[in-house]
Amino acid sequence: MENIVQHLTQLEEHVKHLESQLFDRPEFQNNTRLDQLRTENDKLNFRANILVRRIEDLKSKQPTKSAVHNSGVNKPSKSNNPHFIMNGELKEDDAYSVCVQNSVQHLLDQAIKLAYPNNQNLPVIITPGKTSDYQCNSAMPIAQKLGQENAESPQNPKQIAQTIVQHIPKHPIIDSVDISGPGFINIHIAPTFVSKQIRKILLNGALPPNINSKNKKVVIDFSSPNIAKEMHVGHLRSTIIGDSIARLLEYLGYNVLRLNHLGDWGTQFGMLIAHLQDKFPEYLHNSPPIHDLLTFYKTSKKRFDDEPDFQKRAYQNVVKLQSYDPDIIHAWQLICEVSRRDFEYIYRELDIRIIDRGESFYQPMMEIVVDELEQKQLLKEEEGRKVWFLPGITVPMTIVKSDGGFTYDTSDMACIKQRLLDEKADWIIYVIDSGQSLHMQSVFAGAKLAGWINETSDVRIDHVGFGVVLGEDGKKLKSRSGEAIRLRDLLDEGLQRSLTKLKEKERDKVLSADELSKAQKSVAYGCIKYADLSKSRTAVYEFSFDKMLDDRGNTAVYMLYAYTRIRSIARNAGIKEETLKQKAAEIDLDFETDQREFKLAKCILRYSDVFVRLLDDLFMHALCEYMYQLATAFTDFYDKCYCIEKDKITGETTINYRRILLCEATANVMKQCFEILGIQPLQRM
Ligand SMILES: NC(=[NH2+])NCCC[C@H](N)C(=O)O
Repeated sequence: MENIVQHLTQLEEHVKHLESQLFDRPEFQNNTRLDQLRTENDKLNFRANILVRRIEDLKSKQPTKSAVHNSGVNKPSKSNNPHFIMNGELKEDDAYSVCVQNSVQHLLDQAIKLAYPNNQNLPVIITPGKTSDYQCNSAMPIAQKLGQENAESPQNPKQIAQTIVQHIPKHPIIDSVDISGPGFINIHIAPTFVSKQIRKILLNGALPPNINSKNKKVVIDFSSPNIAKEMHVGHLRSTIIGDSIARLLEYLGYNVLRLNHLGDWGTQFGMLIAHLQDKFPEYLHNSPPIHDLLTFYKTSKKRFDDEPDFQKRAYQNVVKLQSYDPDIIHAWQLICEVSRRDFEYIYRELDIRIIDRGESFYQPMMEIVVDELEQKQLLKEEEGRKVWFLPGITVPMTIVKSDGGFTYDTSDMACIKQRLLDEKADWIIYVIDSGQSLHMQSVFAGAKLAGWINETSDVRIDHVGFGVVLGEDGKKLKSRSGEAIRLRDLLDEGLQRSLTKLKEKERDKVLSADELSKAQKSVAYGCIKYADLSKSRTAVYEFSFDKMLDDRGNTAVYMLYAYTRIRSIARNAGIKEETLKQKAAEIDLDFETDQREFKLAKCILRYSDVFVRLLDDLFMHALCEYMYQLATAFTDFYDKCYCIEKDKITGETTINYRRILLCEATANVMKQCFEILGIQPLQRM
């Protein structure tokens, strides 16, 4: 059996080798059909992975403590996820917000446990209600379960619902409960509780919910472009998604280490330096400017493939680099500098904080890891290479190449070990395109097999995958001349289009030059980020400036205008900020009398639940969806409820402070959402 597997693997390797030779042929270059098929293949592979993991998931109903998963593929269930332990006692705490749905869930959980003390693990199902705020749908499955256990006494769901209701602990969050249909429990939230929470938002801003994030360290690997190569739109997605996740986790109180796993090591530098030695003799003192560097890279790659002598020299350079030869290291540093400066421009513009820690950082650790894996007898010799077969994964990792060099697999193994054992991370997140999911699965499986993650550790590891970026024509995003789009050009185009849009709306006539320039950046970069974050990240992403700059629908422009409009309500009525604060502390915020106000107030309070739910699968589009719902709920309220009324006869105006404050609370929550999305909202635009 083992022989057959080995033989098949060798054949697969051979096929891969032939394929790679085949795809290098000219007829396969720039072949859009091939690109499409590749994308399709990536998608199918991704789906297949989801299905395989789902099957595994169902098979192993027993939850293990360490949760290694592809985010969105194998969602951690809240019960066994250490990151979901809420402030269970529902104590009022002035430093935190309350998650309303989670609190209801907690109360119903208690009720069910009290009602059926002999039956643990009965389901607690809470959803937003149809005729109420929340609905508990547990009575039906409980009836079924109890009926199965005791066939002689069939159970009536309605009666079960009644029993549960009798056991719900008294709590200020719940106003009333009723039962409808076959046994739905309808839960109505108390207006006094809502008022209290809204007051808190007005006085302290949108506080985070209390989750057990204290002293928990998260390492997030995102952006991670390659030195001497262009940073492309895939890296832009990783940058935007990763930054937003990091912002969310920082807000929730985690200790977040943001790392840029730059591709700054390996064969490409051997080639590049060999080529510079021929064509750019001052390479020891100077690096070519970034644009030339990219051309040099392309030419050197070609020479590497075509000229055996050059190839040999390139390999020698790699060996020198990996053994820290001073000249080669110096040339390498110069090259890295130039690339880094180019990346920094993008980070500065997009307001991204990140620490560079590229593959080169792990070189000394790679050697130790290889020794360790050999000692543990995990590696196999194959045609001079040292490979590592992992359970359930057909393609092995190459840990040492036949020339003794290390690979992307080796550096990621050293890297995960460092993050687990040295950084002592509680949670590691990799924001990398879904095309690398097999690689990530191998790395995670490897870390387990090597014993760096054990069954008792509760470290969480996520591969946050995302789909490829396509242009509006459904093909790979390219510039007009057919080249890959440079990120700098993309940002510039965004700036220019956003200015045109603002001028179309004659904003240049009302805003000062400084305000206009701020609005231009906020709209341009806000749109690029929001368009990316508002779609499910695993889907293929179609990049369209026209769509993202639309001011209707779920776009950044719509959201930014909505925010500015809300903030201007109090300002236009001449109400000072101090007055707002004073009123927020003093006046009666009773929303009971007006259902339209009450509805908006409850929508505002949902933000904490949304933030916590994001932790589950790190799909940030749920936040954009919530923002859109909030903006819509606000418009509904504002259309019907006057905040400032003018007496038709006397002409006197009366300010309805309760409503004005509701506007402010909406804006406070929107501001926090913008903050997490990395978008700069404006007071005026
Ligand atoms: N630990 C990692 N492998 N991080 C992601 C690195 C991404 C890689 N530099 C690329 O451009 O594809």
